[in-house]
Amino acid sequence: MYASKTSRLVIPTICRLSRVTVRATAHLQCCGVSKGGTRRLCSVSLLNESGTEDRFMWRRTVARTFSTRQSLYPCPDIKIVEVGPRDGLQNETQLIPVEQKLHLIHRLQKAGIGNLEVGAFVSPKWVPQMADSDKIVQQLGKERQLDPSTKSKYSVLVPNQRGLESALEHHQGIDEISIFAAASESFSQRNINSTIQESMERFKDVIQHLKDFNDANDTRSPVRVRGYVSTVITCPYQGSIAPTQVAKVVELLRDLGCYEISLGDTTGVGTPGTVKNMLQEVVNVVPADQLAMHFHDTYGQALANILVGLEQFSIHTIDSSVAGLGGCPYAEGASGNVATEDVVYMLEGMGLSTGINLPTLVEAGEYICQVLNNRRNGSKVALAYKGKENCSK
Ligand SMILES: CC(C)(COP(=O)([O-])OP(=O)([O-])OC[C@H]1O[C@@H](n2cnc3c(N)ncnc32)[C@H](O)[C@@H]1OP(=O)([O-])[O-])[C@@H](O)C(=O)NCCC(=O)NCCSC(=O)C[C@@](C)(O)CC(=O)[O-]
Repeated sequence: MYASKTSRLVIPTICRLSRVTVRATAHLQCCGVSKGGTRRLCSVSLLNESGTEDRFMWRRTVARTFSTRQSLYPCPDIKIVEVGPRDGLQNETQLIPVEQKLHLIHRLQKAGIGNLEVGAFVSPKWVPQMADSDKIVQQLGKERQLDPSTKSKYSVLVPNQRGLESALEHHQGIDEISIFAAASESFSQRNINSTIQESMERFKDVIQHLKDFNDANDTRSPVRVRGYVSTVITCPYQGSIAPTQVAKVVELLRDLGCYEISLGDTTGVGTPGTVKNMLQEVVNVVPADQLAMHFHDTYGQALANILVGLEQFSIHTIDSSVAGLGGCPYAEGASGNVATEDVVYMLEGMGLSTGINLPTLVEAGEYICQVLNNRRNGSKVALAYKGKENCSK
């Protein structure tokens, strides 16, 4: 019943707006329920004017409230990775108590954020703010045991074997680990005290150890490995980075087995032009559906850069930070990540559903800004919301 209703409503609109012809054998299929039962995807194959096949996908919930603009973007299955609790807070001098970090995470979950980077198992001497990551994941693990229907996915940064061992002590609260490399030798040295090559050797051991852990714990879903490449545009110590060098490091992480590689414009200096040049090289080595965009917003270009990745390269995974918090201790002067509120506003405005409730997200951002001594909110959308609220009082 659902399929025929969707056919009736959706297919003619897709065809009209995208000027495609439905093939005689065009089919509508419900791809069914994925493991967590949350990602009900529908897809339809249509033949376009040049005779090739376009596949359109949408979430079941989106199809119900189908907006005509949705159909202009094939496969709009957007994933937002909220990095606020880690990247957002790692550079703060004021130590945030565990309870407040957990409160932030809960508020983000309430807003509908499904993927959260919640901590880092790095040296507390280097990044003291992340020293309580064990307590965070321990608590999240307990909460999940009490309520197994919790759908959120939690990830943490792991730089070496020691970090992995500590993280796995609380594996109930961890779905993936992120290893982090850089395209620049100087940044790699400053950030993780190793050359790029040495870091890959470390990561190889980390991944082997994780594989052994996963094999020994076949009753739980395997902990996955995500990879980061920092300084994909410019290095604070070395200057511009060649796109071919970025692609080389992306390839190394791919070969190690990362299921997704996040491209960090650490200093936030990228523009649509430099980002396009970089992505053109990177998509030659890793397909777009295994890439993520992790753009800082120092020069206010992050949304424009995301749009380039989304529209020109079909990269659908976006890292962002509530209230635009963040920065790297080894990239002085760089501002926070692109604000999650701004990303959600842009995507929803393009007819791409994120499943995130913007007003609740804005409240989460306001909360953490208050915790940080009434820090000015780095999200333009949050400021606009608050401005409107004040006017109507
Ligand atoms: C990588 C290391 C550990 C190497 O650090 P190292 O100094 O080479 O390591 P070491 O083996 O010589 O150990 C030094 C001390 O750290 C301890 N140690 C060693 N490892 C651990 C561990 N896992 N957990 C806890 N403690 C650890 C170790 O036990 C020792 O303690 P000591 O004997 O002096 O008392 C260090 O350089 C480090 O922790 N760096 C932190 C880097 C970091 O967190 N950077 C920020 C995140 S990356 C980022 O923000 C960019 C990103 C991802 O967002 C993307 C983008 O925007 O570009």
